[in-house]
Order: sequence, then structure tokens, then C-alpha cells
Amino acid sequence: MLLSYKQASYTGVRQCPSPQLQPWPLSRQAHVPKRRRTCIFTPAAAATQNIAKLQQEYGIAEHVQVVEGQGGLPKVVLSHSSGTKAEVYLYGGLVLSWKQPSGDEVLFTRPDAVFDKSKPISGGIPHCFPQFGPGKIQQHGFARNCDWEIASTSADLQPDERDPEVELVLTDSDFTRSIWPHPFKAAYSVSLHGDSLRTDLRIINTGDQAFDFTAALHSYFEVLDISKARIRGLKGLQYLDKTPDPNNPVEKKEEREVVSIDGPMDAVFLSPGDYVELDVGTGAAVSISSSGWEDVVVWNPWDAMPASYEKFCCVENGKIAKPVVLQPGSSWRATQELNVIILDTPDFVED
Ligand SMILES: O=P(O)(O)OC[C@H]1O[C@@H](O)[C@H](O)[C@@H](O)[C@@H]1O
Repeated sequence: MLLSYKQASYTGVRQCPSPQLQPWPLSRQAHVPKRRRTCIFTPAAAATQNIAKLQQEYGIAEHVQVVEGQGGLPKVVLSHSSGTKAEVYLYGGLVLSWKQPSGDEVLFTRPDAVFDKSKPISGGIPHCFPQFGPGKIQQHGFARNCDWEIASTSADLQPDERDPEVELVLTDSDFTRSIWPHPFKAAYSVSLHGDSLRTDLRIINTGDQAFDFTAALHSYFEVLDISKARIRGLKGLQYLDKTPDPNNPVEKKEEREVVSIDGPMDAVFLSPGDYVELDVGTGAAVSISSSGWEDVVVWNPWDAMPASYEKFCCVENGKIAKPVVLQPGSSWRATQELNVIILDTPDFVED
């Protein structure tokens, strides 16, 4: 929780690979009974070895580490000298965690999140691509349930305050083409700059036919209590209210300077400026600056998710109302920057 009254505890990362799962030197293998040797090469051991290989190739001392995350999934941990940390899972190309120097978590992971690839990870910042939805293909597309690959890492932008960055890529495969028949490349970089988290998404049409798509960063933010969360930057905007029926949204106008949530909310705000702010109810807010993204979704399921709805609010930069049309060889780009700000006059003060 961002600036919560409780002391945030940072659980850290599980270190891997565990030494017993390393491939043994040949001289030792000769002495190992055959039955035991076969146990070494389990899928889990192979995954561990793969993580070790990625760490060897892409790890940068003190700033970028590839380690085993929840469910044994590979994750990239970015550490900034300011004390901020981000965790990026290759499964889904997903930023799951972003912690402030105090250890306070900014993002939220739903209690029903699973890390076994049976469904997308429900938390952090999942991708919606190539469809926000609802629409012709699966809800929110397939990018959130594909393995992305590491293209590069760096931490050398400023020698004195090295900004760690990872770039992930997702390209079309038999699986993606079975859902959406277009060759593409998605390049997604995640970086820490002092207290801020930046993402940069590029979609490239690598085929010879034009295609269109919609997309979003389905960002889950932790709030003190949804009844105390406030969103600024939406006043005067038209929005598609999907709450009653996502398939038949009703167009409305937002009149409020400060938007509060007191029931289920599922709304696509059309063409806001490049800045919205989520007051999380603790005296702090997350500022969300962007370029290229043209819409903002605000979603809270309310009592459809009784175990968690009070603790999060999704504020999602998206390109939804007007799909991007990409000609062969051309690309589309959108950036987002998250910062934590301390509010002078919080709307709510604890009793
Ligand atoms: O449960 P999912 O697939 O992650 O989607 C959650 C919600 O995501 C929001 O972005 C949509 O606007 C909602 O309509 C949807 O219910």
C-alpha cells in the first residue's frame, strides 16, 4: 500500500537457481545413479536453468536481475539507486510490482491471481492487445497470456544514477495467428527513473497487409479503500458507460472535477488530456502521464469481487474508441509515466 499507515513489508525475491538443480559437472554425473539423474531434468529444473541463462545474459549487477518469480515464472527485477524497485514477468509482459523507496507497493495483485499460466495474471499492469474488448476475439486479447522475450536490458543512462530498463518483445506465433491472423512485433520497455516508472509500447506491422487493433495497459492500483479513492482529470469528458452492459455501452458526460466510486464502475473516458491522477486515499496519489494512449478506462467490479474490490482501482490508459490502423511496415507508439505525489490537501483524512 502506498503510504499506508501500516509498515510495508518487502518480501523480496526468491533466489534462484537453487544449486541442486544446476547441471552437474560430467565427472560427478558419472557417479550418480541413473534414476536420480533423470529427476534433474524436470520441466521445473529446465525452467530454472533457463532463468539462470537469462540472468547470465541480461543481468546487470545491482540494477537488473532475472530471477524466479511466483509459480517459478521468470521475472526481471529492476532496482534503482533511489530505492525503487519493479518486477516484470515475462509471462504476459507484465509489471507486477512497483515499490517506492519506503517499500510501499503502488500496484495491486488480486487475491485470485494465479501464476501457473492457466489464465492471465490478475494484477499489476497487464496488456490488452490486440483487442481491448468485448469483441471478436478473447477478452483483452492474447498478449497478457503469452510469454514475452527479453530483447535487451540496460542501466547506463546516467552513470551516477543508473536508470535500469528492460525491453521485452512479443512476435506473432502459431498461437497468436490462430486467434488473430496478423504478423506483428510488440516491443515494450519498462524503466525506472528515480521515483517514476516509465513504459513505452510500440506495435509494428511486420506483415504485408494492413491491420487494426485496440490496446490498453490494464493498471491495477492499490487504494486505502475504494470509497476514499478519487480520480482527477476526467471533468468534461464524454465516456462510454459499460457498467450496465459491456456490449451496449451508453455514452455520457462526466461533470465532476473529482470522480469518486460508490458502486460498480466500468467506463471508457474518451480523449482525456495526457494526465490523470488517482488519489489513493492515504494522502498520496499516483500521477499518470501519457502520450499516444487516447482513452482512459476506470474499472472497479464492486461486489462482483467481494474479496478485493475495496482495495484496488483500475485506471487504464487505452487506445479503444478509435482502433489503430497500421499499414505494412509502420508502427504505433504509446508511453506512460507513473509518479507518486504527496497531496497537500487530501480529500479524505482518517478519523
Ligand atoms: O477480468 P478481466 O478479463 O481482466 O477484465 C476485467 C475488466 O477489465 C476492464 O478493463 C473492462 O473495462 C471490464 O469490462 C472488465 O470486466
